[in-house]
Amino acid sequence: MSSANESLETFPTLPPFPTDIPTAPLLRLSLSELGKSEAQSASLFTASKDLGFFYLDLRGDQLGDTLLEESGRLFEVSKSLFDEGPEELERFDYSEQGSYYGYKGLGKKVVDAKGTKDRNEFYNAGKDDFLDQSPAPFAHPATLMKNKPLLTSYTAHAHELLTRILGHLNTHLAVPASTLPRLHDSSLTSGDHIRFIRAPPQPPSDLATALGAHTDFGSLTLLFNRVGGLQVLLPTTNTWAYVRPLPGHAIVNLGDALVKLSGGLLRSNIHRVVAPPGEQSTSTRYSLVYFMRPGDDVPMKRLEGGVVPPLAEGEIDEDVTSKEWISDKAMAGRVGVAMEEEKYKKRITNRAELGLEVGEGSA
Ligand SMILES: O=C(O)CCC(=O)C(=O)O
Ligand SMILES: [Fe+2]
Repeated sequence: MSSANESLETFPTLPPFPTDIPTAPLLRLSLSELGKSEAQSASLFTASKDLGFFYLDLRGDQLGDTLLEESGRLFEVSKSLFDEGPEELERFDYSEQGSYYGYKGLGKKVVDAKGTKDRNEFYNAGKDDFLDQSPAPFAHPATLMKNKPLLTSYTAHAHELLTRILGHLNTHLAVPASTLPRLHDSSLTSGDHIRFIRAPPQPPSDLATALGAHTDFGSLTLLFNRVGGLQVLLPTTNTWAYVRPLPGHAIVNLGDALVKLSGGLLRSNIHRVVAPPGEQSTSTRYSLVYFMRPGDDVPMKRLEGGVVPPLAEGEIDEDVTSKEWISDKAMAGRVGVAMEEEKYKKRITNRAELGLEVGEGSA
């Protein structure tokens, strides 16, 4: 690779991501090409079945460029948000009300079945609060209220981008037109949210997993990384590999809801966050996530038609809505919530539920 290309692939203000560590072979797709090329669309489907993770180059597409610009501003908002400090932010911890929205302080989740505490803090800002359509909105910290127009706009744009991806998946699953986009219509109340994450540098003598091994529970996740630390468990070798952050790109991954709706055809891969590698280990790691989930009342039943494998004779789908299904998984793993082995497994993946092979998840 030429040095000119290399400079396009690093973040100028950050220490470089090492070149000598194993990285995950995510396909690189391009948003502008996706609209024009059937081959790109077919690659999206392949990546969604094989690894459940891909890069999406957002440059050169109007929506993509807007998301890059807005995500850049949200990294600054994230700094100000966490600079408000844990004492202030804890006022917005809604876990005692059984909600995953709001603030989760450092060490308030466990990363394994032994109960080891996490090494990050995060804030979940619900889509419906920021699109002004929540029946009962939560209070949010001053930084988020000050930047509400940006959060509103980003929520709408992230949702629009992920809806485009759902459109491609819908086509390749060959289910009736717009099935997936309709189940995720932005006007439906849902568990969608922006997540701001901050992980402080870890002492070299005491490195631990920042965010434990898990699969995402919803449908699609849009992720902006700058500092490394995200790892995926490669299904081919069952080994962990870093996802190298790339400027101009988002990382997209599929969650358990799409596995469930597609009868196991699509893949939600296990991933985790560890301390940033190499020279990045002294950096504070910020990461920006958008989780898309089906509307709250959507029944979590396998789609019918196209290439979705039909239920076996006599097999019936449980009667559960998206809201019930997701909140069950999302609250498992909070410190103070009993961490039964069964619940832990459920948090890791729903592959077992579907009778599929389950990868190692508790490392
Ligand atoms: O911070 C990251 O890179 C990944 C975060 C993540 O996997 C999550 O919040 O579910
Ligand atoms: Fe995740």
